[in-house]
Formats: sequence, C-alpha cells, structure tokens
Amino acid sequence: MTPPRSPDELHRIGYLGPRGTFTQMALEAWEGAAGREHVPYGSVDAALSALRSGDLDAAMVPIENSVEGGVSATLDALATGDPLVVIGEVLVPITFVLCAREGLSLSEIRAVGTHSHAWAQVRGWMGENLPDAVYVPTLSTAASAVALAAGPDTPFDAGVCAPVAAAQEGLTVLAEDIGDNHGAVTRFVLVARPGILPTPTGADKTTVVLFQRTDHSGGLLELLEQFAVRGVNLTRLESRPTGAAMGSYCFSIDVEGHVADARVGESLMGLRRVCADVRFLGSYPRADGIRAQPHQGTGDADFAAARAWLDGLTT
Ligand SMILES: O=C(O)C(=O)Cc1ccccc1
Repeated sequence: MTPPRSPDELHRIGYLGPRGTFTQMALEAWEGAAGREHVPYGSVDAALSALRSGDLDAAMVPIENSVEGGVSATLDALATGDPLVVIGEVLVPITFVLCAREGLSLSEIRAVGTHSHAWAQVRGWMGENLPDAVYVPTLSTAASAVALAAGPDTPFDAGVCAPVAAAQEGLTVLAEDIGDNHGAVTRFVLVARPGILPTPTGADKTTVVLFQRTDHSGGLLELLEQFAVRGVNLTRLESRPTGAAMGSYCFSIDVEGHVADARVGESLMGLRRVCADVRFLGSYPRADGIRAQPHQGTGDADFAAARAWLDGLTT
C-alpha cells in the first residue's frame, strides 16, 4: 500500500467521535476538510490504530488544552508504536453545556457523564451547582449525549458536551457555558502515516519526542540547550512516563519552526547525537499563523554562511 504523499491524497479521515465532539468541529474547521470522508471512532486509540493499519489516511485527535494541558492518550499513542506524523493543527474554542433527558431538573441530577478533559474544565461549576454529583467518565463529550438520548439505562442522568451535541440528540440544556475558564481553547492535530511533509510557511511548528540515554543531573538541560544555542523557541514541553520502569520518562516537545529551517534541523541533529532516540512527529503550519522571528545569527543564511566558512578552511 503506497502511503499518501500529499494532503490531496487523503480520502478517509477519522476523528474522535461520535458526531458532535469538539474533535469533529476541529476536522470540519481544517482547511482541507471538504470533499473527504469523515469517519467517527470511539476513542483516540481506535482512530490511530485504524490509521496505522491503513484503514484511514489521516486522523484528527485532541492533543492539548489551554486549561488542562496535554491529552495523555494522544501523546502516549504518538510517542510509541509505528511512526505517525502531525501534518496540521486546528484550535477550537470550547463551550460546554449541561444536558439531560426531557423532564429532569438540576436538583434531580445524581451523576454526570463526560470526557475526563471536559470534567476537569467544569469542576468548579460542578462544585458550586451539583456538589454531590458523581462523575462517570465517557470516551468523548458527545458519547455522553448519545448515551442519554438512547434510553434511560445510563449510569449518569446528565452529560457535559458541546451545545451542538445536545441539540443533535434532542436533549434539554439545563445550564449553558459552564466551563470554569471562558477562554478555553483545545488544540487538535491531523495525523498521518510518514510520507507527507507540509512545505515550510514561515509560521510552522515541529513536534518531537526525546528519549534520554541515561538519567543524570543536567540531562534535561543538555537536551534543551540544543534548541537554546540555535535560537529555537519551545511552545510545549511535557514529560511522560515511558512505561519501561518507575522514573523512566521521555519528553514531548513542540518548537517554533520547520525541520527545513536550518536552526531546527541542526537542533535535531544535535539531539540525535546525545539522545537514545529522537522521534520526529512532523513539521506543520501553525494554526495561529504566528511567524517565527529568528534572532541574529540563527537564520538560514547565517547557518549557510557559517558552513561555507568552515568548508573554506578545509579545502
Ligand atoms: O470529547 C470531545 O468532544 C472531544 O473532542 C475531546 C475533548 C474533550 C474536552 C475538551 C476538548 C476536547
């Protein structure tokens, strides 16, 4: 099976479903969404497995939230297993409603179902308005709405989801805009099998996962200085357990710039020398369009001039 080589060749795109999730909104907001098949999956792992096995050409998954931080299910699935690469990102503003089947009032709610990231973002509202409600995890926000609409046998009597999911399922909205942080934004990434490298735009990001050779003092500093000395700015840094042993961590990092930018490429070469493994997870245009401002001595021309100078010393 030949992997797609350009975004035009992506026909079947999966997403964390069902219909009405924030991830579906992200996929619809992606500039290349039109004219492709959008396929819902029950979990991030299911969508990424389908992508790895070739059932999908790409998948949209949540990766980071402005309030709750990284989405571990996605970070861990990308850090291990057959390689995948990020080819695009989308930012979605998040608004939650509390919904239930018709006829139920707020005071009758005993248990609330939703995605763990949604629960973390409405915890304050719940503490004030439903302090005794039990939390029941669901695989997505829309999954709670679909379950409520399907019948009375749910382990929860209300759900937290996007307004569109409550409307689609014909549920009653008991409270609107219940997020504790009204400016919350979630970042979603479009992931594909290796083979597609979006062209540099000047406003790009690169994602990598770094595995250290040994645990030693200054180990993280040693990794970060590969970026620092070349003027590469980090936009996200998270440590995640590798699962190999207690205390064994890898670092999941986003930086400004494209692997084709000399300062980023040279940083990755430096990391390749000092790390046990560097997993390249793609270079792609930034959703916010913010252009990198390389400082003096770190532009492509500076690296090329330094290389020409060195070549001149040895020829
Ligand atoms: O469950 C959803 O709707 C998702 O797309 C995942 C999610 C959950 C909470 C906030 C943002 C994204």
